[in-house]
Order: sequence, then C-alpha cells, then structure tokens
Amino acid sequence: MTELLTFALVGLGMGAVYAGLGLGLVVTFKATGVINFAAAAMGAWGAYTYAELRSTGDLVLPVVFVPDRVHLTDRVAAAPAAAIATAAVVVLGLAIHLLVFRSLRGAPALAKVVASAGVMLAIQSLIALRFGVAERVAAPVLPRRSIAIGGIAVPEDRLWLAATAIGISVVTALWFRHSITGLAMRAAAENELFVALARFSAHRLAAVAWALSSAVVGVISVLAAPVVGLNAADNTLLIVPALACALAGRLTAVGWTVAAGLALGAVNSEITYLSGRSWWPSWAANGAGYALPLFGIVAMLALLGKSLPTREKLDGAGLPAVPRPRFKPGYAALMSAAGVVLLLVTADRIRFGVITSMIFAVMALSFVVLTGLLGQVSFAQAVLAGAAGFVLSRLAVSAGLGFPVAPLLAACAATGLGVLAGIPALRIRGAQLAVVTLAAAVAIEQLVFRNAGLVGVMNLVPAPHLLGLDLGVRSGTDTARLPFGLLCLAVLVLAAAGVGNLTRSATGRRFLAVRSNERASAAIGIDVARTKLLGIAFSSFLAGISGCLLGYSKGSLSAESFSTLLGVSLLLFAYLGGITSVGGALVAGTFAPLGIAFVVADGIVGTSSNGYQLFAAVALIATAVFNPEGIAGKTRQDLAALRRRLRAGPRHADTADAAAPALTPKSAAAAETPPPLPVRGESILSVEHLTVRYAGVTAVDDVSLTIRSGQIVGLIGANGAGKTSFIDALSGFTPCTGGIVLDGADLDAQPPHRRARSGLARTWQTMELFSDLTVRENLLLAAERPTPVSALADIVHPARGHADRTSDALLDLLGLRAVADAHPAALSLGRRKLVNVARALAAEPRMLLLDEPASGLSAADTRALGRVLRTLADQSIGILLVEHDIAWILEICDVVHVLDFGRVIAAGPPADIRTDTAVLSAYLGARVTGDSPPQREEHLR
Ligand SMILES: Nc1ncnc2c1ncn2[C@@H]1O[C@H](COP(=O)(O)OP(=O)(O)OP(=O)(O)O)[C@@H](O)[C@H]1O
Repeated sequence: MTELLTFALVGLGMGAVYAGLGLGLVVTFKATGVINFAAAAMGAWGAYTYAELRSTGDLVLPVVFVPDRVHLTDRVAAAPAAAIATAAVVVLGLAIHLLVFRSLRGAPALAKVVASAGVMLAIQSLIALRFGVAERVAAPVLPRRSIAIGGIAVPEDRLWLAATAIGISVVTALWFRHSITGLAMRAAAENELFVALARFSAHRLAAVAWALSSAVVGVISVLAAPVVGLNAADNTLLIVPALACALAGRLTAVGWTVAAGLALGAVNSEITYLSGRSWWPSWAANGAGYALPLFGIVAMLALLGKSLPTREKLDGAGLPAVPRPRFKPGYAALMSAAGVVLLLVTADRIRFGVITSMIFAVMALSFVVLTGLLGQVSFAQAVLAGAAGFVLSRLAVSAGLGFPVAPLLAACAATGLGVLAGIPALRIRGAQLAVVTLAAAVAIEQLVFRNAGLVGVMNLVPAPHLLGLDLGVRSGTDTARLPFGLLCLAVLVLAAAGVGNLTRSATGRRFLAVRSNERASAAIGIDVARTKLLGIAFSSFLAGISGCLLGYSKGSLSAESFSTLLGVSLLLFAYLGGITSVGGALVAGTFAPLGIAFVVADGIVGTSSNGYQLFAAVALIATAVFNPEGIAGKTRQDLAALRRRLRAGPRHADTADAAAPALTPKSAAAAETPPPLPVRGESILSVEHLTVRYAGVTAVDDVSLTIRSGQIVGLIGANGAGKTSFIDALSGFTPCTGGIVLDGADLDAQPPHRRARSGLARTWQTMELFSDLTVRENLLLAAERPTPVSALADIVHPARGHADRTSDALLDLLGLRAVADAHPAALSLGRRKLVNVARALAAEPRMLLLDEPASGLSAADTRALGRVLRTLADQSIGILLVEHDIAWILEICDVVHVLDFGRVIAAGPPADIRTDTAVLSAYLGARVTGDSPPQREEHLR
C-alpha cells in the first residue's frame, strides 16, 4: 500500500507535465480554435534551452544559417536560465502565431491540423539539429530532497511541479472568467465579428493567447526537464497524453484538464510499479502507460461524438477539389515508361532513392483515398504499414509463405486492423480524428512494435521470388537491384490506376459526398459508416502493401522503421505533394524521407535527415498557408491556365449559370406528357402523434397526418413553428416519439440512410448540396445503388448505367441540362434549389419531403416548379411541401396542415384553410399584421 501511494505521488511530476501541456492546448484552443500539436515540442525547445544555458551558458537560437547561439556567461544560474528559457518559448509561440496561424484563421480544419503537425515536426528537427540527437540530462531547478508525507518519502520537486500546475490552472481559470481580455478571448473563438464590434482586435487576442499558452508550456517544461529527461522525439510525443487531458476537459475546461493530467501521471506511475510484478502479463510489460491516454481519448470522443453531425455543425473538411480526369492510356504508358527509364539509368544509392520514392508514393496513395477522397485525417497509416511489414516477416519466416501470397495476406491483415480501429473512430471527425490516430500510433508503436515479446527483435523479410525469378532488392554488392525496382514500379502503376479509377467511379463519388456533407449523404441513402469503413479498408490495404515493399527493401524490420513521427511526416508529405490526386501522391513519393529528392539533395549539399525534415516541414507549412492544393494541384492549375491562354477562349463553370435557361414552362410542360397510370389514393406515409423535443423546447407537438399517393400536402406555419423539425424527424435526423409508417413499413428505428432507401427523399432548406461534385454528379449519387462487389469493380473499371439515364431525365425535367457540369457554388440560389429537388427525385422516392424549395425562385419558376410537382404527384408519389409562399401552397396543394408552436391548428383543403378562423388569428394574427380579418383573408388568397 505504501509503495502504491509512493508511486502515485511520484507520478504527480509527470502528471504536472501532462497537465501543463494540456492547459497550454486549452488556452490556445479556447481563444483561436487551433489544436496546437506542437505544444510539447515547444516545451521541449524550452527544456533544451534551459539545459544548454546551465551547461554552457549559451543561448541557442532557433535559426539555421545565421549565428546560431549567443554566449551569455560561463555559468547561468537556475532561476535566470529558467526565466530565459521560458521567454524563448513565448517568443517561439508568438512567431508561430504570426507566421503560421494568423494567416490560417479562416482556414479549414485540415489545413490547421496539417500546419500544426508541420510546426511540431519542424521544432523537433530543429532541436535535433541545434542540440544533437543524444539524450541529455538537465540540471535541477527545483529542490530534489525527499520529504516525508505520512511516512512516505516523496521527492520534493514532484510536489512543487504538481503545485505549480494547480497554481497556474487557478490563475488561468480566474483570468478567463474575470478579466475583460479573457472574456473577449472566449467570445472570439465563437464569433470574431461580435468581438470586433466590441472593438477588440482578434489578432491581438490570438497573440495574447499564444503568448499565455507558450508561457504555461514553457514554465512547466523547464521546471520538469530534469524529471522528464531530454529526448527530442519522446518529448515531442508528450503531446499525446496532454491531448488526452485537454479532451477530458473538452478542450475548454481548465480545472478538468489539470485534474486529468495529475491523475494520468499517478496512474501511469502505478502501472510502471505494477508491471514489475510477477502476475503482470509479460506482453503488457512495456507501453501499457501509452495505451491509457488512447483508451481515454477514444472512449471520450466516441461517447461525445454523434453518428452524424448536427444541423449547426456542417463544416466539411475544407479539402481542395479532387481532379477526376478521364483515364488516358497514353499518359499512363508514358509515366510507366519514364519509371522504367529512371530505374535503368540509375544505380545503387540513387536507384534505391527512386525505389523508396515509389514505395512512399503507394503510401501517399493511401492518403489520397483516406484524406483526399474521404476527408478523414490519419496519423496512423505508418502503423498500418508496420503491421503489414511485421505480419509479412512472420508469414515468410515462420509460415514459409512466398510472394505474392504473403504480402497480399499481410496487406489484408493491415486492412482488418484499419477497419477494426476505424469502427470507434466513425463518430469522430476532423481535428479530433487526427488526435485519436496520433494517440493510436503512439500506443501501437510502444505496446506492439517495441515489444520484443510480441514482434521479436530481428524481423527478417526474405527476398521475394516469383516463378524462380529473384525479385530481391540486393545481391552481393548491388544494393538496389533492377528486378525489385520493376516490382515496386508495377505495384505503384497498379495502385495509381486503381485509385484513379476510384476517383472517377460511383464509389469515389460516395467518398466525396461523405467528405462534403455527411447529413446530405445519409439523406440520399448513403450508409455513411459503411462508406467510411470501405475507404478505410482501401487505404489500409494500400498502406499495408507499401509496408510490405518497405520490408522487402530493408530486409529486416524494427520499430524505428515505422515510427509515429514517420507516420506524421508521411501525411505531411502527402499534403505537400497534393493530397487529393494521384499526381500529388507521385510528387509526395518523390520528396518523401530517403526518397529520390533526399538522395539528390544529400549528394549535392550533404543534408541530414533532420535538416531535410525541417526543410520539408517548413515547405509544408507554407503549402498549408499559401497553396492548400499542394505542389501537384498548383502545377495543374498553372498548366490549365496556360492551356486556356493558348486557346484564348476562357470558359468558366460560373458562366454556365448565366447562360442556362430558367425552369421554363416549356420544360415543365414537357414533363407533363403522358404520366404513367397512377395507383391513386392509397396511404404512403402515415404519421401518428409525432413529437420532437429539444432541451426545453417542444418543436413538434403530437402531430398526426397521412399522405396518400398523388397528393401534395402543404405544411405551413410561422418561423420556428416546427416545420423543419417535422421533416428532420420523418427523415431520421432528429430524435422523436410517435410512429412513422412508410408504405406499410415502420420507420421508427431506421437510420436516415435506410429511410432514404425505403423511398423517403428530402430536400434541405439550407440545400446542403455536395460542393465537391458537379450538378450531374449530385444527381448520379442519389440514383446509384452500388454494392460491395460494384465497389471492388470500380477499382478496375468504373461503370456507367441506369443512374446516368435517370439523372439526364431529371436534368431535362428541371431545366438544369445547361448547368449539368457546373459545381453548385457557381449557380444562383434559385437554381441550387432546383438541383436540391432534382437530387431528391433522383432516388426515385415514394415520398418526397420538400423544405422551402421555392424560396429564391422567380415567380415564373415557382409556378413552373408547381406544375412539375403536380406531374410527379400524378405519378403516384406523395409530396410534403413546406413553404412560406402561402398563396402558392394554397394553389397547388390538395391538403394543407398549419402548425403553430409545434401543434397542428388546422388541416384540410386549401379552401377551408383560407377561411379558418384559427389560422387567420394565429398565423396572420393582428399581433403580426394589424390587419382586419377580411384583409388577413386577402393575404391567403
Ligand atoms: N437543434 C435544436 N436545438 C434546440 N432547439 C431547436 C433546434 N432546432 C430547432 N430548434 C427550435 O425548435 C423550434 C422549431 O424550429 P424549426 O426550425 O423546426 O422551425 P421552422 O418552422 O422550420 O422554422 P423556419 O420557418 O424559420 O425554418 C424553434 O423554436 C427552434 O428554435
């Protein structure tokens, strides 16, 4: 018991570090919305600066070429050294704000995550360059005597550290709550405009937040340097437990963050103690402490996360557009031939660089699928590659399996692992997903890859042989044999062709739809969870394949082959190259660690891997700030601009809207030609006692109605009456009580995508079109019904079919043919409304729920839309129409329901509604219009 208590108290030292770093994260996030992945690296810079001041009296500067250190005095005492080191961290934090995040204020989440991870790698490389890679010890700052507490001897510095963390948290919490700047900072994170109106400069507030968080991080890192030790990579990865603590405080609560930090430190220390016991499982002897933050983070985020984002949280990943050019066999043959020539004309180190680039290009393709197409951020792809590598070694050495069975099985194992790990991550999005995958990478690296009991010490990967042919990478003095190079090239060509096909296919469109808007995807019948898992499976397979090739290229594997920081840098390189395109993956491979660009740079200027990583990290930050489409994207844009100039005939999608005819009576009339014989009058949708409650508000109150085939049913009511909530409840986007039956089937327990597939289609008041896809593709998505088999076939050959015909017919019906290839953003509001309707129709629904489809349409277009809706209803579907244009509703609907504060106050044919006194007084009551009853009746005509 005494020992348990001793270890818990000793653990408070590390706990204070987690708490202090977590606090720094909270302060930056609260004020700027940035998750600062570089916080621990910044702290490490402070700790190294302190150690150097104490040992040599030199102040090391974070610059590379100019004088890199200033000699202050021969011996700097503890207090001034700690103060100077903390100030250095503050300066670093301000520089990061000014140079990076100030420009990224309005940028999408992914750009901020990537930039923040780039800063983390840049500082880590800078530390290695400036201070060396050897582990160091820092001279003590705090007293290190042991003091006795209730008979337990505890090092005094641990208690001081815990007290410092608690003290800082109290001051910070008070400052946020009571100071004007603190209040303004919290407000700025939510709405910069209001804060600007209150005459606060958002920039200055952000700068204060960065200075404050850097000071917190600096103080705790410097004070704890002798306890933590100095190792650039390990110190940088302290960000993971710090993130776990910050998430325990939901990135905003100072007190919870510090409490979680101290608790985590104590528990980790207990684990260290207990893992020495005989009963502790040997496989968990190392790294169990690293798994703890991961479990905490995943559990917390999965519990708090939602399977679909809410109405208010609709920001997409903000990724650049995905180019989806036609497959050009000539271009593919040329690129493959260039690869062969490159392998033929190079040898040894240079050829090995080319081969490494090819392997990392396959890895970058896995990012193109996962992040570029699907919008999911992951720092754990290197871990999947590693898993495949280690499995390959086992399969080849222990099971004696050969090529290509062993690598294919190993890649399948990585796929299984990726999908398994992806399941809890389904409810986690954006920057939080980056946090989880980083934590997972650290946990798996420590718990599995560094665990000799699990993966062995020497993981040999024997050379691949096929039909008696040696495809191995080396033989004798030849360290980069041509056959292995050709093997890697063949794999890269197949992978690139597969990913290229995917981008053009129905499956690729689904990925893009999920990336663009998960709610709208579910509303057209896309199973968002399954689509994400499919994308995770594809990308994990590619990561696994690249891991196997890496294994073959190295001959034996260790944990260092697939470190977490390598995983981070691979995502950054993929982003740098261009994360949304196959071309980007090739560029990423070219610049990847130990790839051809590195080998060439090394040959010319003799760069170190840390110097190269620093250079790459800086290039990446510049990419995130200035050119989010990456090198490939920028090159593509420049080439396209050049081609346009040469042809001298600029044609932009945004001109399409102006050129397009409006929804003319003619096009609507065309749709009126012979409707198929309807089965009229049977009930399609039956709603019983439907009630929707939000916290404190009953938005829909005990509503029952029936909609029959051939009927257009109107739903009207003042703003906030509950109309959208009613549609949200019917389509499964908001929880409700009551019964919903569609075509005799109970929908109550069905998720949104199943309701859509059962024949319930909806439009959105806010439209929620897929901005990354063209108008035609928006429609195609809703019309397509892919299966797992067709998803696999899409990799080989993207098919066309029934969906194209349905979409074309709808484009004609709604007069959208001229804008079919434009993106929604290039269209007028009215036309986007029509696309919204067309997309709902593309699913060939039995029941159509339309939320304000006519707002933004001209009077003529509104009338024409009415005729289209009548035609559709006549084809035996049911339509529920929510609109504020009452005259129009009364003109085209068969039955109208009127909502007031969530309750139906009148229902019946338009003629009855026009004269209903309850409607007249509640809907157009004197309190609103001041009209006399006859005048109010006039409003309804
Ligand atoms: N997610 C939510 N959380 C809490 N209250 C909500 C939420 N969504 C809607 N409400 C409230 O429920 C009520 C009904 O809102 P709803 O948007 O359904 O009305 P509406 O009739 O569609 O309004 P409008 O015509 O302006 O679109 C309003 O009081 C609204 O503030």
